[in-house]
Formats: sequence, C-alpha cells, structure tokens
Amino acid sequence: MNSKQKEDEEQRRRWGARTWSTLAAVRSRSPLIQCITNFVSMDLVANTLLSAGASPAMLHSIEELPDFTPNADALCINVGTLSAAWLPAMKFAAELALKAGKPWVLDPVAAGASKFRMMACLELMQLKPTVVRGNGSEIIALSKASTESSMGVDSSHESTDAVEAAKSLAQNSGAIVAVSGAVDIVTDGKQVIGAHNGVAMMQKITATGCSVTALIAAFLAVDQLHALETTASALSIFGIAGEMGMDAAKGPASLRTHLIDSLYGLDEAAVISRVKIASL
Ligand SMILES: Nc1ncnc2c1ncn2[C@@H]1O[C@H](COP(=O)(O)OP(=O)(O)O)[C@@H](O)[C@H]1O
Ligand SMILES: Cc1ncsc1CCOP(=O)(O)O
Ligand SMILES: [Mg+2]
Repeated sequence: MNSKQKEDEEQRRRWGARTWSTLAAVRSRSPLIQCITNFVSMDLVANTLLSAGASPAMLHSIEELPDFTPNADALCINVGTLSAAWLPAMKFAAELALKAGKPWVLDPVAAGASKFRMMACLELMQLKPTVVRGNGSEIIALSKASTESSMGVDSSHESTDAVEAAKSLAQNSGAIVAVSGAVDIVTDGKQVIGAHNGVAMMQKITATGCSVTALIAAFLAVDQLHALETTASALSIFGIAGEMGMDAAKGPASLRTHLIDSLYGLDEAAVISRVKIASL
C-alpha cells in the first residue's frame, strides 16, 4: 500500500473502532429515547431502537412531558403525520429537552409539502435541535424555507445534491445536519463527512429514514459531545444492518425483518470490517 492508502486504511479503522464503541455503549447503557413520531413509523422506530440496545418510549401527550422528557436520555421529534393538535407538544418537549441539556433530533419529513408543515419545521428549528436528519429534498426545502416543490415524503434529490443546503442550514441553525441517501452526508457547516454504508432497497421500506433519525438520538444519548462523528456512526451502523439484512432478503418486506435481526446481532468484527466513513 502507498502512504495515501495506508492513511485511508488507518482512518477507516479509527472510524470502525469509534462506531463499535458507541454501539457498545448504547447496548450497555440502554438509553431511554422519547419519540414523538408519526403513526407510520412507530413500530419500526421502536424495534430499531430496541434492536440497537436502546429503550424507546412513544410518548407525546403534553400533560406527561414535564414528568417524562427531562428524564429521557434523548428526544426524537418527527413531523411525518403532523397535525395542529400535536405541534404544541412537539415544541414543549423540545424546550424541556433543551432546558435539561438532553440531545434532541428533528426529522423534517416532507418539510416542503405544505406551508403549515414548513412553518412547524422552522419553529422547531428555532428550538435548537442537536441534529436534523432528512433526505435530500427535505434538507434542500428546509434550507430554503421553500414549499415550491410541494413534495411527498420521498426524495427527488440525491444526498449529494444537498451538500451546500446542508452546510448552510447547519451554519444558520447551529445544528448538525445529516442528509441520507446512497452516501449519507453529515456536516457541522464546515466539515463534511460521508457514510457509505447501506443498500438502495432500504428506501423501499417506509420509515427507514425515521428509524435512522431515532438511532442517531440513541447514539447522541451516549455521546452528545461529538455529535458530528456520532451521527455518522449511527448512519453507518444502520446501513451495515441493511447490507447484512440484504444478504438474506427477497424484497422490502423481508429486508425489513432481516435488517432488524442484523442490527440486533452486529458484532465488533462485522462493524470494524464494514464501516465506510470518510471525510469528504
Ligand atoms: N441508494 C441508497 N443506497 C444505500 N443506502 C440508502 C440509499 N438510499 C437510502 N439509503 C439508506 O436508507 C435509509 C433511509 O434513507 P432515505 O430513504 O434517504 O430517508 P427517508 O426515508 O427519510 O426518505 C438511510 O439509512 C439511508 O442511508
Ligand atoms: C409515508 C409517510 N407518511 C407520513 S410519515 C411517512 C413515513 C415516512 O418515513 P420515512 O421518511 O422514513 O420514509
Ligand atoms: Mg423521511
């Protein structure tokens, strides 16, 4: 190997060791992750968190938040099935998490679909999420605060189309911004990291994006001081579970099952050998 190849291999090994260490911490500490998420995603999000070793709680009534949110280890807010009835609780939970010094993550599902949804996402962004994770179209729409594309939940952009939008959103909000896709992009507005794990069929399972956002919350619960790197590790782990699940899957339904099983069974050797994270 030449010196560049040796350096790349050393960087890849360091990422593998870091990623495994964070997953091992989630498994040993089983952080309590409060999820205010959409109806479609609740099952897969909860099972993703359980299989990673975390403890999910899908709790969204405003009456319970003062007792519960400050004691959770992280909060995940997802606007997938947003309604005016749910928005006050989302905002109150974010305020409580912020006040308690707990990490919280936002999944701006279909942010550009309507003015109401965009307004809700912008108001939630004001409450300082640690990380925002969306697909390319969602991050571009949010960065421009635009509903002109009036999109659904699926992306019509590649993640690489959204790098500048993600950097701008990170600079303006102070959040780490992650854009999922064939390569998952993570940025703090300056540094840009790429996580190259996963399989395309993951897009054909509803709520995989929601689930990886919740997994980011679980990883932040054990290491919020390195949010940029921790987010890249979570994205890589979920992608590796997809890759290993794909070896046994026949289509999206069986991939959903095998992804959960693979996430549950990940060991150090698989993680160290499969992690593909690098600075872009
Ligand atoms: N073409 C692809 N190749 C590999 N992994 C992908 C691809 N597209 C999406 N993924 C993975 O699937 C998951 C869901 O991503 P995505 O579909 O972009 O989010 P959303 O469901 O919010 O639209 C992420 O973990 C992402 O890394
Ligand atoms: C189909 C749908 N509609 C509202 S939320 C949702 C699930 C979106 O999940 P993901 O963003 O992970 O694809
Ligand atoms: Mg999504």
